[in-house]
Amino acid sequence: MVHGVLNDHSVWGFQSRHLAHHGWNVLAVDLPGHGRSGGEAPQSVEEAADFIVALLRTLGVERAALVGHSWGSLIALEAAARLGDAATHLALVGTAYPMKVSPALIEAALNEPEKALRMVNVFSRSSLASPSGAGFWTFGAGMALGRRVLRSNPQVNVFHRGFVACDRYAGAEAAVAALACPVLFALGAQDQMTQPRAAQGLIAAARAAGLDVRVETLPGKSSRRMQRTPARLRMAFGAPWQCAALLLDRRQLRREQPAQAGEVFHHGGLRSLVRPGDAGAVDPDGLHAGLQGAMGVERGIVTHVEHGLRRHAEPLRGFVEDARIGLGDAEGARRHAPLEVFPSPMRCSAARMLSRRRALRSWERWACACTTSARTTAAVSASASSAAVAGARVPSQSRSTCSALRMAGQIGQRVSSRSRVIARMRAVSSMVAENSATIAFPSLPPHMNASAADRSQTAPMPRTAVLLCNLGTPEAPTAPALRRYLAQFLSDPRIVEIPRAAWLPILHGIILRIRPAKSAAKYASIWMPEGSPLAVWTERQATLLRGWLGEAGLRVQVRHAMRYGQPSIAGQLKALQAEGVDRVLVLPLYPQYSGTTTASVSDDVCAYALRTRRLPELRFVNSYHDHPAYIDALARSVRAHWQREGGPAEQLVMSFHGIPERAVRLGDPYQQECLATAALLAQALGLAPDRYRVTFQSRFGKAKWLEPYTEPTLIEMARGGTRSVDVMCPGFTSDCLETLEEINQEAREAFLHAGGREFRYIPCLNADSAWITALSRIAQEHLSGWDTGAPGGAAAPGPAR
Ligand SMILES: C=CC1=C(C)c2cc3[nH]c(cc4nc(cc5[nH]c(cc1n2)c(C)c5CCC(=O)O)C(CCC(=O)O)=C4C)c(C)c3C=C
Ligand SMILES: [Fe+2]
Repeated sequence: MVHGVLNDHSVWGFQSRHLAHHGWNVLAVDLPGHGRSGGEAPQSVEEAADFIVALLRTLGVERAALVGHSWGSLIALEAAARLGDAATHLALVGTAYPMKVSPALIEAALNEPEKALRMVNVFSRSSLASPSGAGFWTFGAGMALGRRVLRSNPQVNVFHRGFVACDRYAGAEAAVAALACPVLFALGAQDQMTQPRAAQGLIAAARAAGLDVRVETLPGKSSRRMQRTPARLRMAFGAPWQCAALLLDRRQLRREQPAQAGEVFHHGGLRSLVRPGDAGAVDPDGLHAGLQGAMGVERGIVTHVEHGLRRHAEPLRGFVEDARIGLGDAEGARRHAPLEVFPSPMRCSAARMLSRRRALRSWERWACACTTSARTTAAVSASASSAAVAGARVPSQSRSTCSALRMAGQIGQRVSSRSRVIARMRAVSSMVAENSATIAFPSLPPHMNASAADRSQTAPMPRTAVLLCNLGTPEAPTAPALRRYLAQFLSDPRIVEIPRAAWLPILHGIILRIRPAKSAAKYASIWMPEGSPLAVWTERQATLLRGWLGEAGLRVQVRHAMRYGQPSIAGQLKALQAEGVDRVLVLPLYPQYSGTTTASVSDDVCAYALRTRRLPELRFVNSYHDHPAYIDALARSVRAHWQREGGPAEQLVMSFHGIPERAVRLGDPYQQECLATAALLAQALGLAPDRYRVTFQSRFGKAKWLEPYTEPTLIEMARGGTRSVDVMCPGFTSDCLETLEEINQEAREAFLHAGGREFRYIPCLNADSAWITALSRIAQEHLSGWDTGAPGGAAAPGPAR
């Protein structure tokens, strides 16, 4: 993430945290000569791009998505062009080309920086943005940040130098022509500094170059409307607040390779500790030593340690928890526990702790009463306030700020009028902003809650875990791997309900001799570079869910396990217990209950229980086939597909995995749940009954399975005159052999061969944001009452269903 003129890494505070919570390794740099990076400030966009490229190479980052704001957008563009295939995505926030800066502004930047700073902050963020979040004074924070960055380099006026670099840059056309990745333009409709129309040339050039271009212009016409959407408002005024969310919407985003380097290096004055090895080896004092700033890189997770806070906001040391910005997920946070900085509040007396808690509570209450976005802001303020209460070493110049904050904390309890609170808060935050631009950052990482701030130096391990369970998949697309996998799979009495004595000879004597080679060839046709799609997506879902729950304030471990193959359910349960987890929510990735799948997962958990002396508490999710969030995720994926394709096909086919009809006769609710899912989805999409079909696929063996069968139905539809179909598999939460090969290859061919014209496959939910949101809601509902560190000692209550 590359900042703009007179900014530093801190402008990416929200985004880097957000992205980290969603499985990304984040590197938000201070350009050389800016903020906490020493070295010579770049004289041109090209020079800065060289720095970015060199930095990534030194860190051993093989592939990166680049995000830049304003001047940083041009730098990111140049760097992406140089990186070629190594740049996976490019997001240009508040961009323009040419990025001409008015001579008056350039002149002011050189001779009257304070005046120029004011101009820039009015043009871009504007005092209009002030009510966007209670306690968040954009203008003041912007001014303070600018002053701080300007002061950070006594040799060079980085303000003037940055503007001149923007103004002179003439290489965007060539850079665009060299790009090989999708480009997102995130523009603010009301941004006066980099107006949306100034980006149109670049957008056209990117489109002409055949790139996958997406343009997001965030609205902001009336300030009243924008007050209701504060995050958008900030974006609309030029600050890069929203781009993380936009980035995440992109389907093709994938987790980056972890950094592998293992050395201490200096580059452009940026000192980085790179230790891929053991977390315990990272010496916090080493990180904190000496230079203006340091950056810890470990096991691929990049974090910046907020030295600026130590320098600028000594009394507000609660903020130092922002050191965890890049750590993201709970697992990362634990691994990086030695990097955490828990300053004075940890060591203060019991009396101080008490008043600190009281202050936190009052701020929380106040926050809830104000705006939806106030919670994080209040956490900041609460932290500042608590630091004021708890901190013994408050330098005199900041004492007024702290007491003002404390005062405001008390006001928060009494004030009934929201506007009065905001007015007070603005006064307070302006004071704080003068001392520390970091007021805009929540002090607590989202997966921490207020009370967690009182914990001891090292964060406690989560005691509660969610175990996402999926079917399993072979380790390789080879016959031996398939044989091992199928032997375990098809020996499960839940899958094949034939007496063992009759079945096992057939399985070992016939099926395992013939099927592995055939199946291996099919797997080979869908295998991803990272492995089997089912394994790739399931692991990713677990990572994302961990981040999502963390962002919701839950301290919960999340792992994934496979019913057949690796990582096994027993192995994961054992590992969780070894980590101190004593409560496990088992969440199968099958929305519709079936004895063949869901119950088989429970069997495996119970088999582990049978041979385990000290059991964790266990809960099982049986089914969520009608959960509104799951239906919503499906509906969104269909709508997005329709949007991509220019509208719906003649028919939507919803194909579920089949099971033997006999199982249903014996009481398996699977068929009924599949039909209920389909009906709810059709309703959500506004589809009349004659516009969709429900079918069942993947028949195994000769017995009668649930009908209608998918492929014969498609053939019949094509022969009956249906020209176009959208086909989806709502019961599969990850793409896998059964969807990618059986549906998107075999069924497609059958349909087209029978006379159909258009077969449009809709991918499974995989890592869709709405799906992870659904998983997070389902998990939270079932975690209710367990200690997850959430306020009140329970997971957030579930929404009405
Ligand atoms: C989505 C739910 C599933 C149900 C219900 C289900 C029942 C079921 N499956 C078989 C036999 C096979 N299934 C195979 C693959 C497979 N099955 C599911 C899901 C359900 N199965 C998935 C997600 C996958 C794909 C796994 C992957 O690695 O991508 C296979 C193996 C593939 C092959 O060799 O063809 C078999 C065999 C039965 C008998 C059954 C219910 C009785
Ligand atoms: Fe199956």
